[in-house]
Amino acid sequence: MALQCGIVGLPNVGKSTTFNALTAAGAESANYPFCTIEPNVGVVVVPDPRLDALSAIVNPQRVLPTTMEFLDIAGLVAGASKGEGLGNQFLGHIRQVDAIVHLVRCFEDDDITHVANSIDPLRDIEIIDTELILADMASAEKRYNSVVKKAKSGDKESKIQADALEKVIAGFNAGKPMRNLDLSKEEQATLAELFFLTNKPVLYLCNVSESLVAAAQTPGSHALVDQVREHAKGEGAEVVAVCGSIEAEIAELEGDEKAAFLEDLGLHESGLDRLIQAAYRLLGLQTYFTAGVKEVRAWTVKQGATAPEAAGVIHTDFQKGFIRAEVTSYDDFIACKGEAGAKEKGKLRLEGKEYRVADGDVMHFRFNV
Ligand SMILES: Nc1ncnc2c1ncn2[C@@H]1O[C@H](COP(=O)(O)OP(=O)(O)OP(=O)(O)O)[C@@H](O)[C@H]1O
Ligand SMILES: [Mg+2]
Repeated sequence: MALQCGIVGLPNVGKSTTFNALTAAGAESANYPFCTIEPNVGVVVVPDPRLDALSAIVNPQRVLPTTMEFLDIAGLVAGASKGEGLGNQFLGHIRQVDAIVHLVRCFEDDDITHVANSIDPLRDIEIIDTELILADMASAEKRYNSVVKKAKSGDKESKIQADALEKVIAGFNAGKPMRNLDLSKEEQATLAELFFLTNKPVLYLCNVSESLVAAAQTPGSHALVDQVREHAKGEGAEVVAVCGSIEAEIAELEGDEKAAFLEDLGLHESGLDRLIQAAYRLLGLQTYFTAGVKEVRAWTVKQGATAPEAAGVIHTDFQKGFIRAEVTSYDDFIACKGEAGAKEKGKLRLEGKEYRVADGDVMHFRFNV
């Protein structure tokens, strides 16, 4: 199953607006069969300028970008961890995603209600984090109570888990999400089966007003976004600033029109493109390419995937019968103007089962079934 990024935040901060812009951008890309799996799950095209450069060399019949999935999650309110609002349902949706885009309202607009009646991104972030921590705390304590007895009776595995749980419970009590705790590999491993919400990787998405979207891109020009940047720095998280409502309009445009519109706004690229790329990295994903005359195509693999695993993304037979991969790094492929040139200059490598795919590799698989 494809990995998913969930858009999480307080009610009415612009989650659906951003989600709709993301999926509209996908629908726009006419050569990709757009689909919505469920009303709130969107398949989004991962923009990649390298596809254009490869196509200019190979001149294929068609070009296919790779995709990722976003989930539009209803607003989380204070008390959700106690079942407030649609609490449990929201938390269930968050549990299902692999990474979180935490959307924070940074735009002023008196016509649009804020659940807490004022614009204060750091307070908002804390409300969400607190609910997620409380939900994790409940599952941690429940497990701790059952596992601690076994630990006392001498069960080694239980002892390891109980100790790790004590550590995270202390962290939760101090208001720290699990992702910010200093845990060993062993502690991470024993806690994995609990699927803690606060262990998911997070990036912050600041939803700013149209008039300040250009300024928001540079640190020091948007006080609220700067606050979020400072907070994110403390946990090594990325921050992206967009104007959700204007992104929907940008997504409708293409080519020169899009470029002109972006320039009017003082932007170089669409915020959604930056968001998608950041979310893709957040999920631990990378891209490799196949480049034939029929099709130039981007494929998604986990960072650290081996060549046979990459082959398996195309077809399970490619993985089962994997013999070797012919690999040219993206830069070499471009510099040598294609596969033939790369071969001549000795830049086309033969790689075996152990090879770890690098982002941008142009690959060709040899297999036997
Ligand atoms: N950057 C922005 N500037 C001004 N208005 C915006 C911006 N982004 C979104 N809005 C407006 O904010 C309102 C709420 O947006 P939206 O429905 O996307 O919120 P939501 O987070 O999905 O809410 P819910 O939690 O109810 O699902 C809409 O009227 C939308 O047009
Ligand atoms: Mg919504």
